[in-house]
Amino acid sequence: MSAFVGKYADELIKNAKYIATPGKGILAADESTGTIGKRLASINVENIEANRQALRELLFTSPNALQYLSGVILFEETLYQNTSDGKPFVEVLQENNVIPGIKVDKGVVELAGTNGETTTQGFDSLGARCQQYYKAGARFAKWRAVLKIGPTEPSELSIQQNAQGLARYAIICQENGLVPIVEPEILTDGNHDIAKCAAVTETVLAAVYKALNDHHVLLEGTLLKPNMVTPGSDSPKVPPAVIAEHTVTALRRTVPSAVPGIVFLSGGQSEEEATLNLDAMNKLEVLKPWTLSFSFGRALQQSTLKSWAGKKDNITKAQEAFLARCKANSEATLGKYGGGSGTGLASESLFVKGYKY
Ligand SMILES: O=P(O)(O)OC[C@H]1O[C@](O)(COP(=O)(O)O)[C@@H](O)[C@@H]1O
Repeated sequence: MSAFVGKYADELIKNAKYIATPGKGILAADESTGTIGKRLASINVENIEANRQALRELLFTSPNALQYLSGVILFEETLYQNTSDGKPFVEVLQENNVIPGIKVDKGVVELAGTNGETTTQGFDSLGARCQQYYKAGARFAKWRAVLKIGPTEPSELSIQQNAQGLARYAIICQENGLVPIVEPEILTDGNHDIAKCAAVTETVLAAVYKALNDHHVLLEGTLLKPNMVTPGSDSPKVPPAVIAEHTVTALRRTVPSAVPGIVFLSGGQSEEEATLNLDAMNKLEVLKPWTLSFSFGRALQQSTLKSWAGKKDNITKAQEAFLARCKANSEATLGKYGGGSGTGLASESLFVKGYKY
């Protein structure tokens, strides 16, 4: 059976291609209320709607930063919020040629009988929610599946359940006009080496693309959001060139060239680390049929958050930090990042062991 060709096919292809424009990437500002609470707690700011709105306004109205972005992923609350002047965030983004996106998953639950492996929830009324989000201006969506590396993990059950879930989510999005970002995140927790992460990443991605094909997903109208291939968090670090080599090899072996763009998550890497790794991949001289870009949450926001610290007087300084990260990552999508942008804050590791989002 061939891929899905509904009324949205051309639009899906156009939007996915635009999001994958070299030189641009995605800001993941879709932290759910619980996750944003942890980020705000780190700067002693209360997790109330006014503060969540203030942080998002700071990001979306940051002077000159949006030229480096093609998309912003929003949480449902943010999709319907306005600036303090009453302008919808969606309009602010659209006016700057940034496509609004929406997180549609509802978090993870444990798979019974496994060692803490999970599957992602959110299928209830997913089609109807996608229709509403489309009406509100969203043109792409995100759904995060989480897998882990352990002595017997990821299990076949977890690989299959998460691949099926991502594929089912993807086709529901496409039926309703949203480009699905397919995110199978393999966590960095563990003491495994980079070769183990590479092998698991290949197995997981191969299963994901088999499932997407089985569900008739139009690959040209999708994006992939994977982890970078790295050693486990309890193993010695390796240079960006080694991460680049392993990551690009795993992707070349598994991701069809019909997919326009691969937008990495940052997964607890420091801002500078994530940028240098992306840059190293784009410097590699091998055939890469897709754009390699970013969809960073923490690695785009950490120094901004710290600089802001919830104070109005710090907004300009915080926006400068955000601009520095956006520009650095834009250069990294072109393999033209020289390194060393931003402040010392950009090198702080963001990894938290056994982190639950
Ligand atoms: O549990 P939540 O709230 O969905 O948050 C998960 C976060 O992980 C991401 O998928 C990736 O973020 P990082 O780049 O910080 O790893 C974000 O899009 C999202 O904000």
